[in-house]
Amino acid sequence: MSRGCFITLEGGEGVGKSTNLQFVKAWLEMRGIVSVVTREPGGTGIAEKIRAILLEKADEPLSEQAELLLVFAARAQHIRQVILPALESGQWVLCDRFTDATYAYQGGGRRLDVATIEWLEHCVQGDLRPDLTLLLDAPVEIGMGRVGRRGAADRFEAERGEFFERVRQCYLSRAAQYPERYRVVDAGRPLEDVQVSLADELAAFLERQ
Ligand SMILES: Nc1ncnc2c1ncn2[C@@H]1O[C@H](COP(=O)(O)OP(=O)(O)OP(=O)(O)O)[C@@H](O)[C@H]1O
Ligand SMILES: Cc1cn([C@H]2C[C@H](O)[C@@H](COP(=O)(O)O)O2)c(=O)[nH]c1=O
Repeated sequence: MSRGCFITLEGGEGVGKSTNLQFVKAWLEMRGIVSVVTREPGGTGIAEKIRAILLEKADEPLSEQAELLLVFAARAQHIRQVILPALESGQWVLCDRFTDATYAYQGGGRRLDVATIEWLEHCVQGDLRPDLTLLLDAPVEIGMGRVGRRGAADRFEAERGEFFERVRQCYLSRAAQYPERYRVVDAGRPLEDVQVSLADELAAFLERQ
C-alpha cells in the first residue's frame, strides 16, 4: 500500500482554513481519496489539552520559550498518534496548521530564534514534512474582521496588528523559499472564488503524483 499524502492549510487568523479544509476533504472524497482531517495545536487528547493552555488567557503569563516547547510537545504527540499511522495506512492527512505556523507565529510574530525552531523541527519530526501546503493569504484586517464576529479573542487573537503583519510576511517569505511545496491562494476574495483556486491547486497536485 502506498503512503498517503500530507496536506497542510496555513495562514493568519480567520483566513478560512477550517472552512476550506472541509472543502478539500470533500473534493478528494469525490475522487476516491480518503483523508483524515486534524489540526494543530491539537488532534489528540493530550495535544488538545496543550492547545487549551496555549490559547487560554490565564493570570500567569506563558513565557515565549514555554509556548514554543508546548507547540512542539503537542506536535510530537500528534505525529505519533495520528499523522504517521494515517499516512502509513494509505490515508491522506489534511491538517489545519503545522510547523509553518511555528515559523510564522513563534519565529515571525514572537521573533524567536529560527535556528532553535529548525532544531526542534528536526528532533520532533525527523524528515516528516507536508507534501503540499496551501497558504490562504489575506490582509490582516480582513481575517481579523471575520474572527472578530465570532466572539471573545483567545490569547493569540488578542495580539496587536503588527504581530499579525509579521506572521503574514513570514508565511509569504516561506512560500517564496519553498515554491515546490507551497501554493499561495488569495483568501481575501469571496469563498466560491477561493475554492475554485483551491480545486485548481489540488488538481495540479494530483497530476504530479
Ligand atoms: N472567503 C471568505 N469570505 C468571507 N467569509 C469567509 C471566507 N472564508 C471564511 N469565511 C468566514 O470567516 C470566518 C472564519 O473562517 P474559518 O474559521 O474557516 O477561518 P480560520 O482560518 O480557520 O480561522 P482561525 O484562524 O481562527 O482558525 C467564518 O465565519 C467563515 O464562514
Ligand atoms: C500550530 C501553531 C499554532 N499557533 C497558534 C496560531 C493560532 O492563533 C492558534 C491556533 O488556533 P486556530 O484556531 O488554528 O487559529 O495557535 C502557533 O502560535 N504556533 C503553531 O505552531
